[in-house]
Amino acid sequence: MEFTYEDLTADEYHHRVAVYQPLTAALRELLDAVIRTEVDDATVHSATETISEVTAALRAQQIPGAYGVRHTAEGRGMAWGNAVIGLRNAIAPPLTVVRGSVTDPVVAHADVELGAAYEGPPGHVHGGVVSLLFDQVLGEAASMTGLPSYTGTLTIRYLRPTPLGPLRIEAFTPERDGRKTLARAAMLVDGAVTAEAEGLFISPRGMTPLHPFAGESR
Ligand SMILES: CCCCCCCCCCCCCC(=O)SCCNC(=O)CCNC(=O)[C@H](O)C(C)(C)COP(=O)(O)OP(=O)(O)OC[C@H]1O[C@@H](n2cnc3c(N)ncnc32)[C@H](O)[C@@H]1OP(=O)(O)O
Repeated sequence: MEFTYEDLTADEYHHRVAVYQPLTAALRELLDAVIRTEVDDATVHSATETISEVTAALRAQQIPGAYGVRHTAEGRGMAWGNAVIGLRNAIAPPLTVVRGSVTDPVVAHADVELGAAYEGPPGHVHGGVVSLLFDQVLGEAASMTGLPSYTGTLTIRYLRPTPLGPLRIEAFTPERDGRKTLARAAMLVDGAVTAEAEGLFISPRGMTPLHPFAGESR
């Protein structure tokens, strides 16, 4: 499992963000529209053909496999295919994790608005999506020293259904012991906790520290 170094200038990095962020945002809109549309069959058939044409145009030049986790010389993370924060991944909720400091009471948090694509129970967030969001925010909180840490265990307590719409996740890391970090988080809607998570995150043996994390993910 390797992180890839990408030798990009800051200008080139920002250029790529400016090119791909709107593409992903447009695709998220499309996902939402497909779930909620009530147009006639002919319009759906025509849209299907148009989408196939767009897909073929984008496939004209592609990398062989997944995007990987890249980072620039300045330590900018480019986990752009990531299932939760991927800048080029439309199935990722548009989540940006804001990292503080390991000594802060809340070491990382994220605000996100989930729409129709994340539904489980009617009008509410799918339990797997709740777990997905927790995993990323806890993992980033645990990795804030610069040593990437992976999920060893993750326990979620679903206290009440989480409605679709805006929500916040707050994570903290009460215990750090060598390669192991205990991380906890809460999911909040209008200030009320709907779910809690606790996980043990472990940095694999021999893992090299990356640029110490600060600021926002992506
Ligand atoms: C700028 C670029 C950005 C980069 C972003 C990066 C951010 C990342 C954010 C990611 C966010 C997304 C998050 C994701 O999606 S991470 C993806 C989901 N998780 C995985 O795929 C992890 C798969 N498992 C492994 O890789 C290994 O098993 C790990 C690394 C976990 C340990 O393998 P390793 O060979 O290193 O372990 P060890 O044998 O030396 O044991 C060491 C200690 O740990 C204890 N132990 C071991 N396993 C477990 C367990 N499962 N539960 C509890 N405890 C466990 C063990 O008893 C021992 O304790 P002690 O005896 O010392 O007390």
